[in-house]
Amino acid sequence: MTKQKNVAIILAAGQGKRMNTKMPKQYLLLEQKPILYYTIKNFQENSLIDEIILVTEEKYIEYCNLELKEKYKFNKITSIIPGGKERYESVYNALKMIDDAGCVLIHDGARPFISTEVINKLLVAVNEYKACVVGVKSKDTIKIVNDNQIVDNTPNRSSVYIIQTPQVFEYKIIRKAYDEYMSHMSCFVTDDSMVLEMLGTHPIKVIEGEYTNIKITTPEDLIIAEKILNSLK
Ligand SMILES: Nc1ccn([C@@H]2O[C@H](COP(=O)(O)OP(=O)(O)OP(=O)(O)O)[C@@H](O)[C@H]2O)c(=O)n1
Ligand SMILES: C[C@](O)(CO)[C@H](O)COP(=O)(O)O
Repeated sequence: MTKQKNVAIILAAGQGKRMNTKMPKQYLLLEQKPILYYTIKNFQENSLIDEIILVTEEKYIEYCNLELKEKYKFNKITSIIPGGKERYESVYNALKMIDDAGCVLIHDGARPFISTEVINKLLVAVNEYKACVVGVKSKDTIKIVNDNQIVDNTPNRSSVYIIQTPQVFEYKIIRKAYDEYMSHMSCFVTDDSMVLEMLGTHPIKVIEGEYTNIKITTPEDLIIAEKILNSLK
């Protein structure tokens, strides 16, 4: 039986509004290279990843083709496609590009420091659990507040994880979940495992990740990113 493909979907179609820069944050330079370069490199250089689908805004497709795929010979990028208004739409656009795959890894382009070790850990785990997300234990106390910012409750910190990406699924499972979700969109989802949670058909395993796998979102994250990049040398 032929090995089924592991396909990485890298999401880079956001506008980066919270970064408050003209250029969407994923294209900002870290040591003279776009943030997205570091993200893609981690998947390009991983022998367990067969294909990369890059999702970006229509107006950046040519840039991504020339300044990323061609310039850095990221030959695992098989498609560079337009995203949607919301993250989940971008994910769905990519899922629809896939005719057959073993598993799919859905990753934020704004998380450039995902490590080979964590990617590989997820790929092992998804064989058993079919649906895995990477996360780290919360170092802070989390409080759920009401509309008036009054504390409603404080979850037991020992059961609170800060969830990141990649989120890794058996392709057929997440595709079915998204087909279902996109047909009625009962609530807004901020990550992919929520789509599967709504279907309630598969438990989702949390795999211990790394605190360095930050999502570059606001200006101070750029300062942290410089430090992390330096520490990886
Ligand atoms: N419609 C969207 C929205 C987000 N993303 C991507 O999903 C990742 C996580 O999203 P987020 O950090 O929220 O990025 P933005 O939506 O760009 O940020 P903001 O909310 O500040 O505009 C990013 O790599 C972003 O490019 C996407 O592909 N399509
Ligand atoms: C998917 C995610 O990175 C998990 O923490 C996060 O929910 C993305 O949120 P964003 O608002 O789209 O950045």
